[in-house]
Amino acid sequence: MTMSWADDDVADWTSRTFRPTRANYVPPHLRSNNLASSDSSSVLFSDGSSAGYHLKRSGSREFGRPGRGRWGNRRRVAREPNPFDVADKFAELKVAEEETLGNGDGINFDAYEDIPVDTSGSDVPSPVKTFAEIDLVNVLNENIKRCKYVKPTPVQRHAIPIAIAGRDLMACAQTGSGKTAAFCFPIISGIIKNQLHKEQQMPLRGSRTTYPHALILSPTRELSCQIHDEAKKFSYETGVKVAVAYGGAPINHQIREMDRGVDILVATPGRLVDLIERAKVSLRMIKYLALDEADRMLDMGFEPQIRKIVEQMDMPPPGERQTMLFSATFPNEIQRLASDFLSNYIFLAVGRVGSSTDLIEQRVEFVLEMDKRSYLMDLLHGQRANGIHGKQSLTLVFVETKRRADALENWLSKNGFPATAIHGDKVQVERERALRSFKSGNTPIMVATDVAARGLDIPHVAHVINFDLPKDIDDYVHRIGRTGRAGKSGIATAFFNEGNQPLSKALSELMREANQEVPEWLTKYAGRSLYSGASGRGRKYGGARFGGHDYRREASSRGGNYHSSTYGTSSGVAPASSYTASAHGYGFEHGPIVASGWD
Ligand SMILES: Nc1ncnc2c1ncn2[C@@H]1O[C@H](COP(=O)(O)OP(=O)(O)OP(=O)(O)O)[C@@H](O)[C@H]1O
Repeated sequence: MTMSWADDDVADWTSRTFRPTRANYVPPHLRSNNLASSDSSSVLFSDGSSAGYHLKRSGSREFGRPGRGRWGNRRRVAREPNPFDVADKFAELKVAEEETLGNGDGINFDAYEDIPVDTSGSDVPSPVKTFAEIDLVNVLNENIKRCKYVKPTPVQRHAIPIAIAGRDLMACAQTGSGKTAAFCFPIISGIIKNQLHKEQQMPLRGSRTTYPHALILSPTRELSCQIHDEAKKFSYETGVKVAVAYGGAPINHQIREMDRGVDILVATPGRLVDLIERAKVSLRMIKYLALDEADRMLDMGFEPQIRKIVEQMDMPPPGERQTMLFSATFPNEIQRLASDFLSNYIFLAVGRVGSSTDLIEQRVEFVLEMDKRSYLMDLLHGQRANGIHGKQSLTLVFVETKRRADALENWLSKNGFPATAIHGDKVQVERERALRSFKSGNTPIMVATDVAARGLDIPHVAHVINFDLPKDIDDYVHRIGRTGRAGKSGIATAFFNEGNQPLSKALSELMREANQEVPEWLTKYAGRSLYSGASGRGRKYGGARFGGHDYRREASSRGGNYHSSTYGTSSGVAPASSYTASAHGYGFEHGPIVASGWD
């Protein structure tokens, strides 16, 4: 395809306007706070060579606050009886009292206040403003305080009351907005309230099969470990036993863990099936099922396995168990498919479905394939020249293939930038080593495939670089979501060239929706795009993606009885909303879904 206008225009425009000079590059997370006082600043390059970074609501943003409370760096040990006993982890924590929130200390909740919230379904429980309003058990409330979670995030305000009321839920909320706690708290609270952790294991123990009450599935090993760590923290001194099972690690160790009894099992699908087939785990007593990154779990790569686990392995059916699906993205065709697993569920969208948070400043640079390495070098030199390189400032670089990940890692290391790489061809020990080395700042650059795109909550990731853009816009949303988390700002830079043309429309729409400045040349590409948006999964954009809502609405326009509520702000009080059409029986076809480039 010839694109005469683009070849000249784009290259020229790019080199003139976007190429940063080396010395002056200042990622936003490390700019001094006084920059935040101007309302609309072009601050990426202090010489102004890259204009267009408007710090919206900049006064309310938080820049590079070190030492926020997380256990992300925690070294995993086989048995850690007291996760709160780790003095150096407490040292990392800063006490965030309620009155200081929004003032630069603690999580910056102001950043989330104007996010529209959309709920639909029958008898939607009202949202809350504080954790105290929710009927959580005391011991869990204590742990929430230990975690310095002073206020619930918007998704937690809405999702936790829904889940505590026993309702099935499909929840969509932006990356880094606290979805993990939104499904963990109701599960832990429910197990304790119903005394499930005290009763069930005893009579069944002799069988050497464990009968967890809750199953949390996630697509990657690292994410399962992370959820396990979180759930253990939240369950501290509750008596609720949490275990993790994932592939690539010795199964015998995991079997021994199962033998000790498990209330909440966090797992990747493959290893779980293995454990079930060995009769080490039975799903017969499952009361709670949560799918994190649910759209990924139900796309073509995983769906058969998930269906097998949920429908053919003794798990109680929808209605008897409570099912919660969470993700930052939820394409319509996956919503349809997911409804097979749900009963009379509530749909919750905090922000538009599949949108990215405007805490992330998105830049797109036109970079020819052959220039990518030198352009990356420019960026990294710029960061280093400004003293921005190391433990407090991690850079995550996404590439399309495992081979490219290894090659780029080697090249960066040889050129004086300590880097590591993570991808699906590495053995698990190497993957964990890479992640540890990155988190600790020993190698402040990590080159990754999409295996690291979802869910990972790594403190201090300040810059995500899409060295190769993904084919699917939702993958882009998840990738850039590794920065700009929990109210902190971050930056995402994408290298775009003709090969990414199919993504141009969806990308420019996404950026515009997140109040980002869209380069003129990208708008031109988008205008010429044959696609309404790129999707490796055969998805059509326009209607589905930016409709940003419960797919059942479309069905209702064909005759269902459907009501929904939209809140202008997340702090609004919920009127009851109702949905009375069946989630099942619409006869939807699942359509062609092509697996994306997952490891
Ligand atoms: N109420 C809260 N107060 C303070 N911090 C919170 C609160 N809830 C969650 N966090 C922190 O916010 C960070 C992001 O949370 P989490 O990893 O659950 O996001 P997520 O929505 O699941 O993101 P992703 O879509 O990328 O998976 C975590 O470090 C978590 O500890």
